[in-house]
Amino acid sequence: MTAVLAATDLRKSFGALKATDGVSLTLREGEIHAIIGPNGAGKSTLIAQLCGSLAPDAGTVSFLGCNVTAQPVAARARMGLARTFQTSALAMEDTVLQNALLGALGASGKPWHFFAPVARDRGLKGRAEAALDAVGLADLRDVRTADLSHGQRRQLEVAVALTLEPKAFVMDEPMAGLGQEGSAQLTSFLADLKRTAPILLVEHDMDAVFALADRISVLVYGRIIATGTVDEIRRDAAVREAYLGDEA
Ligand SMILES: Nc1ncnc2c1ncn2[C@@H]1O[C@H](COP(=O)(O)OP(=O)(O)OP(=O)(O)O)[C@@H](O)[C@H]1O
Repeated sequence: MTAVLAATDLRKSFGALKATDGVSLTLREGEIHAIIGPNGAGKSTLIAQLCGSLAPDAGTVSFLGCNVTAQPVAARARMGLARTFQTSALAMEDTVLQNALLGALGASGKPWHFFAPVARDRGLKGRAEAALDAVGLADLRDVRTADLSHGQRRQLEVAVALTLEPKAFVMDEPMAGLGQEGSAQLTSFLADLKRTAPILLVEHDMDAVFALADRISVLVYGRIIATGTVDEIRRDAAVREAYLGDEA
């Protein structure tokens, strides 16, 4: 199966510390591939290299069959690599629809000062409304973003990403800060979303990971020590020792 997103032998050091130490992984069409590992294992450093905000010392990143190692974040985003949840980029005082429109505007490549006409641009508006519909926020389109729940804001972030017509999602701890109910809702939402585009998921919430992941890679000290299905990872002796312990 061809990989939508792939890292090959990525390496990144901070001084003597090898934060990424020869990482190779793939994200395939239709899957959720979770990256788990203890604090400081190098998950954020890896994501930053995949998305283009950090240059690797060695190795390559390819997306949709193109070598994008030298491409900046914006170029990868335009190709359809959607990174969500790292820091909220939502405009809190604007409505849900306005945020989705800003996303659609960014995707269109039109200059920002055309925003007023854009609000009347039926093509862009249609795109924004379709994205809100897809995440279940259509009824809340006129609500101020600050008044949404935590989980609804995460869904709105996905809607903004959807206006870019993403070919892959990279998500950094989407469950963080959500209560039990919010996590459960987002879990079922992500289980559907992977049909739109595959998801590389960095997540500490093991219930969510075990419920969602088609494959899991375990990162420890900058190296992937195992990749496999949920059952394979739960049974893996090295993983239990290095990370999961009693959680498996
Ligand atoms: N800019 C930097 N300069 C120096 N060291 C860094 C830098 N960024 C990360 N590190 C170090 O690299 C290692 C990997 O950090 P990283 O944040 O990628 O881990 P992580 O798995 O995402 O951790 P967490 O689960 O706590 O978010 C850590 O030891 C961290 O201190």
